[in-house]
Amino acid sequence: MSAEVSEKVLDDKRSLHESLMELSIVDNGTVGTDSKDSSGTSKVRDLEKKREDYLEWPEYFMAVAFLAAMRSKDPCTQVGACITDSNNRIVGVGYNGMPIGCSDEILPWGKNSSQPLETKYMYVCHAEMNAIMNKNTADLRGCTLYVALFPCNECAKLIIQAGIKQVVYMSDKHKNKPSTEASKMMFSMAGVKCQQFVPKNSKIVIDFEEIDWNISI
Ligand SMILES: Nc1ccn([C@H]2C[C@H](O)[C@@H](COP(=O)(O)O)O2)c(=O)n1
Ligand SMILES: [Zn+2]
Repeated sequence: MSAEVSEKVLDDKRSLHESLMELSIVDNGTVGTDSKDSSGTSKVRDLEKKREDYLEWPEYFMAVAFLAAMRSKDPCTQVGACITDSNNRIVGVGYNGMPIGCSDEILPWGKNSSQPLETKYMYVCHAEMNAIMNKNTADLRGCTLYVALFPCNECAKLIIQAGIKQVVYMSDKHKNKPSTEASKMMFSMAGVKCQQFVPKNSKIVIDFEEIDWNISI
């Protein structure tokens, strides 16, 4: 199987968040004295002391981006983005989807038609664009954008024009595409710092069934 074909199969079979970062939810022991770590080993938590295994800011923001991606209706690639300010406040979140008022039941989600108008590429708004458009603050100057996939050249222009100064991305899987090269060139000229995210947790899990809400404080 050629690299191109195997990549397509991978694209089709696994969603981006499944292949890059598993986001589910688990009882990590916050409410009990006995809990299990990721290897299943039982550990006892000291309820008199501050937790040490809380999510650090970058982990939290990237997890928010991946959670947002779960809203995407793109059957192949779900991407989320989260923008934060210098006070670690979330000021914008977005995921890839069709423009407001343009039915995602009618517009195409395929990517292989010989007719460009019958592919999603003509219509879909990228996660970064939506995060910028959804901003809940006056401007995004000096902000950081967390995103699953390295931004394309069109989003790079928006990121630069919005005044975002840092991009933290998970995957650079399209690094050989001209669009990625153009993004990198523009980011470098505009002084936007790009940093690949190295996860500290291989899993961030939320398991609603496992959470014991009957804690007495
Ligand atoms: N940085 C990115 C890269 C891609 N997207 C979106 C655009 C499409 O909906 C999908 C890519 O589709 P594929 O060619 O993998 O079938 O991901 C984005 O929002 N941000
Ligand atoms: Zn883009």
